[in-house]
Amino acid sequence: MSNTWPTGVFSARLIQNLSDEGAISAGRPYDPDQIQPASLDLRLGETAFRVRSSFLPGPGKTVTERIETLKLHEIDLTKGAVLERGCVYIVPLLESLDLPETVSASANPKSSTGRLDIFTRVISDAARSFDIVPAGYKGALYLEISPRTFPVLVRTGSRLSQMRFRVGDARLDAAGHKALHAEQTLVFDPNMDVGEGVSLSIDLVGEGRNGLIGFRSKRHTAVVDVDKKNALDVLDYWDPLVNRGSGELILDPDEFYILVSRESVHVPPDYAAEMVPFDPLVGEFRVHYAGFFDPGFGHSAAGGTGSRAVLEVRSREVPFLLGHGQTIGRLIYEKMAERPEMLYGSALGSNYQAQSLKLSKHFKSYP
Ligand SMILES: O=c1ccn([C@H]2C[C@H](O)[C@@H](COP(=O)(O)OP(=O)(O)OP(=O)(O)O)O2)c(=O)[nH]1
Repeated sequence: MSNTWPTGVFSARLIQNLSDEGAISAGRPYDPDQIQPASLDLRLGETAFRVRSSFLPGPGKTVTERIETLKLHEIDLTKGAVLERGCVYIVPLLESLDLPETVSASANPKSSTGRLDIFTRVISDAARSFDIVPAGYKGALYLEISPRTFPVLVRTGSRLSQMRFRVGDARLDAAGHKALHAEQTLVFDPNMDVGEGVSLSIDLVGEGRNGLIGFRSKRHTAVVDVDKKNALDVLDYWDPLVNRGSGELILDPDEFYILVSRESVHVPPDYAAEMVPFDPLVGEFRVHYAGFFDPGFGHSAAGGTGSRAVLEVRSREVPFLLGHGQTIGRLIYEKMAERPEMLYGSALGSNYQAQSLKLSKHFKSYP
């Protein structure tokens, strides 16, 4: 390939270049808003395989070989099909890769997918880990999907996950985060810690929202069509949670919660960010399914002033007490290979710029 690819996270323009050079193939044209400021949405192919269990192919094995031994049945997605809660499905994606030797990729659920509690991970052939595609990878991509809370209606072309491309490792270290914060203000709270990333804490007071602090999913709901925006009544799927004075919330391990950060955050245009657990040793809860934060999220010039991070929260194993202001995650910033022409918010179809507590785009506004 002719190009020398620059170090850092690829912008929409570089992703388009990769595609033009044949490093990404799709078999059909991209949707108009499929290439985002720093990621590419991945689309479901024509078949879903219901499998007995999740798996990693491991060295020398293809995903197709594993599907053959684990599949229970095949589902045609061309006219749409419902994926049931608690089941595991593998879907070959429309996009496949022939990456240059220096370019690697990583995947994450889209925020809209995480907010529906749909567990998704990208698998590549011979993969030893989920969601990581090594530099120079050539082959197909598959998505493991397991809806945890709501049954979901999906079809060929539905976009549940997204991929970033990069050369090298351009993540900031503690000194880099401090310097960037001093220059561009990454988190709008003087008391928050900026070091190995930007710490985020939880808002359990609900100031300015009449005490609304979050939502807990209902059980045994109707189906969610992942391709329909502003379609569903919030109260058919969620119980609103209101602060009654304590500023505390006990997470039930069987329930799924949407909560919001106390701080507003900012991703400057030359950076992308990823949310990681605050401390892997605090194992009682997880706060991120979706972890990508786009360049320009929370950026004033892109209409993002005051954007909070929405948190998808589940307790593991035991009930767990969360308190207002408890640190729950960290944003790690990574340098872009170049500044994207379009930022989150000004880009086509951005749904969550300047968000406060916000359910996925499938729900009508509340209250
Ligand atoms: O756990 C997360 C992950 C992301 N975000 C924010 C930051 C990110 O920039 C924005 C959009 O995320 P993403 O691009 O993953 O969502 P989407 O479903 O593709 O939304 P859109 O259609 O607006 O691109 O949501 C959160 O608040 N919480």
